[in-house]
Amino acid sequence: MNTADWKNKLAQVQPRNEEAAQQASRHVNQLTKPLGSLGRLESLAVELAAMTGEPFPAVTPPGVLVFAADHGVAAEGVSAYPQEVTAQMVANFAHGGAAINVFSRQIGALLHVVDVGVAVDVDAPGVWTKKVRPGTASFLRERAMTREEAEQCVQIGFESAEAIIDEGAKLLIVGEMGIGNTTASSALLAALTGAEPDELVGRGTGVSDEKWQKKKAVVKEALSFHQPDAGDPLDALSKVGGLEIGSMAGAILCAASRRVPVLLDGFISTVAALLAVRLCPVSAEYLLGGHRSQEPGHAFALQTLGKEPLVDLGLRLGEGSGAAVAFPIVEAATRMLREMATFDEAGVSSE
Ligand SMILES: O=C(O)c1ccc[n+]([C@@H]2O[C@H](COP(=O)([O-])O)[C@@H](O)[C@H]2O)c1
Ligand SMILES: Cc1cc2nc[nH]c2cc1C
Repeated sequence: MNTADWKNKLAQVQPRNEEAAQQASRHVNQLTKPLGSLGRLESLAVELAAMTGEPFPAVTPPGVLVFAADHGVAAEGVSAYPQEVTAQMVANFAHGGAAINVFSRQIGALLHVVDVGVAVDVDAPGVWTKKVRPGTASFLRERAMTREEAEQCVQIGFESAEAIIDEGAKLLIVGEMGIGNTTASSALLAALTGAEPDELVGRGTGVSDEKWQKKKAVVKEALSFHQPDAGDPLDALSKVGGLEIGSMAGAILCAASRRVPVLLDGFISTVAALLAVRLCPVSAEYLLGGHRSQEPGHAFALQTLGKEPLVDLGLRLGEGSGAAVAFPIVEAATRMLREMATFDEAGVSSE
């Protein structure tokens, strides 16, 4: 594997297509409804046209990639659940029993699970095993991973997205599974933005008050120990990030290079999107807010990206579940464009 291939492909990421957007916008205004009456669905339809370059974009079938990895920082007591849950959930994904399996079936999504760093080998059918290392090191006292490993994660994410897009995915959802990853995501978000950890660190899977205080202290201590370079995203990823976070960023970069819209999930996927945008700013043009998670740093990450989520259902699961639940709204926008009659076609008076 050439771990720098993804870098060479970043030049392929093009800005949105304004001509397709204008065509879609003109068409929306001819449909049988009062002007502007389908609100956000109208702007979504125009955004999708601009992203795909198609005045009548399609988003079905969507593709879901769930990247799984373990986190050394889990040993500091920062999660409500033990590390072995990561591997156990990978087996659950493989057998179709997790929330993301259910919602993927509901929306007709292609779904693949990618092990980029689960601590143990999981004997689960269909899982793509692309382990960079068996979990990160605890970043409290050492780098989570080497810079080379950080590049490998991005490359694996890029290649996984290429595979699912080649299979037919017209929109990408990136999800994750990794006990401890809200600690890593908080640290990475603080490193990339300079935000105060106390404003970002939440309860993740539902930690007690005591563990929550510990989690904030771990993030602050790690940042002062590593001094990650905010202008060097791979430095920040390798020092305080996670293997699945780097892979999600790589998958997002690939989707952007292929003009495939990305529907963001929760806190971790949105931090990965910010990492992607720091590596390639124009990739931001391919991102859509999915849902707003309960994790406090998520609202801040979305704001930093300038993205408004479609729904807020109080979810905090991850796996891509919130994006999958929001997907039918995105599909509705495309069906409005493609299937509604115009005033002329239906013989309805427009004034
Ligand atoms: O997506 C979110 O916003 C989200 C918020 C809280 C927790 N999670 C999930 O819970 C795990 C991380 O929580 P924790 O407490 O172990 O850091 C990881 O597997 C995530 O998928 C996900
Ligand atoms: C059971 C469980 C399922 C998850 N899915 C994503 N993160 C998770 C964390 C836990 C603990």
